[in-house]
Amino acid sequence: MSRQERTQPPAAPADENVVWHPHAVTREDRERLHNHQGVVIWFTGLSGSGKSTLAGALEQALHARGVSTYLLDGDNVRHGLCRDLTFSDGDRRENIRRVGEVARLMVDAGLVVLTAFISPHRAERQMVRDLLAEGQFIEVFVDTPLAICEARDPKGLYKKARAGELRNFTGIDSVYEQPERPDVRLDGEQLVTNLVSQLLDLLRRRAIINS
Ligand SMILES: Nc1ncnc2c1ncn2[C@@H]1O[C@H](COP(=O)(O)OS(=O)(=O)O)[C@@H](OP(=O)(O)O)[C@H]1O
Ligand SMILES: Nc1ncnc2c1ncn2[C@@H]1O[C@H](COP(=O)(O)OP(=O)(O)O)[C@@H](O)[C@H]1O
Repeated sequence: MSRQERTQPPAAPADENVVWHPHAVTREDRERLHNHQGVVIWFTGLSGSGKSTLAGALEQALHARGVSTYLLDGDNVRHGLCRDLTFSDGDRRENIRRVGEVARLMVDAGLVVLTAFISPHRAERQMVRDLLAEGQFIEVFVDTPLAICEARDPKGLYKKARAGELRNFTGIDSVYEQPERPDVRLDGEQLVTNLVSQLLDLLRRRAIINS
C-alpha cells in the first residue's frame, strides 16, 4: 500500500451513510513539522521479556533527540481504552485491533509510536501491519526464553499461573506465536543499552530519524 493510498479511508464503515472527509493538512505536512516520519515500533514478546523496559528506554533516547513519540503500553492501555477486555483469545484480538487503530491515527499525526503488547498471535500482528503503509510498521521481537521471563517474574504472575490461580497466561496455558520474519529480533538477555543502540541504528538506516 502506498503512502498516497493511506490518505484514503482505511476501511468501509458499518453504516453506508457515513462519509469520509479528506482534510487539507496531510500526514506529510505534519511530518515536515516534526522533521521526521511517523512510524510504529511494535514490540512483541512474552510477559517479562523486556518490552516495556526497552520501549521506555528507546522512547527516552528518541525524546532526547527531539523526536515526537508516544508509548502505548499493554498494562496501561488495559486501565483505560481496553479496560473491558479479558485475556481470552477473542479479547486479546480486540485489544490489538483497538491499539492498532490508535497507533495508525498517531502515525497519521506524524508521531513515532512505540507499543509494548504481548500480541501473541501472528494474525493480529499482521492485521496491524496491514493497517499501515509499507515501512510504517516495524516489528521488534523481544526474544527472551520463557525460563528467563519466569525467573524475572516482576509481578509474580508466572508464580500465580503455575499455581493455577491465573488462567490463560501466555507461555503457560495460552499460546505465544513467535514472529517468523520480524523486522528485528533482539536477544532479550543483552544489556538494555546495547539493545537500544541496535534499534537507533535501524531507525537511522531506514531514515526515520536523522543520523
Ligand atoms: N493471562 C495473562 N496473560 C498474559 N498477561 C497477563 C495475563 N493477565 C494479566 N497479564 C498482564 O497483562 C499484560 C499483557 O497485556 P497485553 O495487553 O500486552 O496482552 S495481549 O497483547 O492482549 O495478549 C502483561 O504485561 P507484561 O508483563 O508487561 O507483558 C501482564 O502483566
Ligand atoms: N535486557 C534486560 N536484561 C535484564 N533484565 C531486563 C532486561 N529487560 C528487562 N529486564 C527486567 O525484566 C523484567 C521484565 O521487564 P518488562 O520490561 O516489564 O517486560 P515486559 O514488558 O515484556 O513484561 C523487569 O524486572 C526488567 O527490569
